[in-house]
Amino acid sequence: MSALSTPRPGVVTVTLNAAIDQTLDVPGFAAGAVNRAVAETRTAGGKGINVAAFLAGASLAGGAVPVTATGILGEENIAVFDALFRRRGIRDRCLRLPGRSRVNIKLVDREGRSVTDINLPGLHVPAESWRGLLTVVDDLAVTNRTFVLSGSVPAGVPDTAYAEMVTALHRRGAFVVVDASGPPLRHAVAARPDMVKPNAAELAELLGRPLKDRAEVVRAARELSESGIALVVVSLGAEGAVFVEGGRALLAVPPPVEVASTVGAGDAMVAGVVAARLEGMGLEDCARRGTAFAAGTLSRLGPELPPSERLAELMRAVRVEEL
Ligand SMILES: Nc1ncnc2c1ncn2[C@@H]1O[C@H](COP(=O)(O)OP(=O)(O)O)[C@@H](O)[C@H]1O
Ligand SMILES: O=P(O)(O)OC[C@H]1O[C@](O)(COP(=O)(O)O)[C@@H](O)[C@@H]1O
Repeated sequence: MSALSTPRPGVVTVTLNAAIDQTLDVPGFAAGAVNRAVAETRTAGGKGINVAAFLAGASLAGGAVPVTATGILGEENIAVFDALFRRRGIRDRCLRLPGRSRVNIKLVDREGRSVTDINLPGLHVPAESWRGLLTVVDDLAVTNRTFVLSGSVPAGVPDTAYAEMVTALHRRGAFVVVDASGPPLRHAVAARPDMVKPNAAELAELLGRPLKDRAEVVRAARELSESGIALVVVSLGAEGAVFVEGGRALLAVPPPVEVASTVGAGDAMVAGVVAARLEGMGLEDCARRGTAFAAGTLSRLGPELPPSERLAELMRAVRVEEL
């Protein structure tokens, strides 16, 4: 086969706990009071599903990259995922279980500029399904080089799930990204993935100490990077994100944008950085691309990006500072 006809190695995202995001528009939302929603939207979600959707929707130099989604879906409310996969041309290698994928509630208060997430536990995964998924992931590693392991780990799946996958995927020579929290992140970090993207709270939990200010976040990110994780991205909500690689640390601050919902901004950031890496970009452009993807999805509900000209404009408008 000539180099030109060799298929571009693809990206696989793994979502153990997929979700349908139910966004409720609740002006002036107050906990402990009677609230009224003025609008409701349901979109396919779950961290890896979102990353797959953002990547499959992005235009990359050198042509589209094949994107495969695997993980676990409930077969009773599958339509929204099937529709997303079809619309974006995402290859579907998800396992189906009896029952329904969880519906996560996102309360958006545009007046108070707040988003309240209520994430449900999700399906119980039988041991044989979990083992079956490991086989699918291993099989996908024969033809794909980049793996994104994202989101919470449902009941029935061990907290070591991502750590096991990192080890198996490294044996196959894959580049592995982990975006998780709590014990699954702690175990995964011990297996040294190639990239992690905690937010500040997840990083503080991982290191077992509070991170009081940005300087402490940067120090903690450097520590994590020095422990053997090539690229550490710590997202800080509206303040931007810190990118650390090989002793270099950058802060990337998004330009002001209209915010419809912040749900999925972290997943968009992961997708943007992966897209940049697939194009061989260096740290600064990874930071710009990741931040542009994150800023680009804020004005939309669900895993949607603006057109590529707008993304290019956002990329240029990101402020990058050497730390
Ligand atoms: N309110 C906001 N205004 C501008 N940018 C934001 C806002 N919230 C998130 N972002 C962008 O999205 C990125 C990821 O968001 P963050 O909330 O930190 O992730 P996560 O949802 O994973 O906790 C941030 O680093 C930032 O670039
Ligand atoms: O698996 P978890 O940690 O419960 O998170 C699932 C939720 O996170 C999301 O993927 C959004 O994540 P981010 O806002 O961190 O990008 C939602 O689509 C989903 O409801």
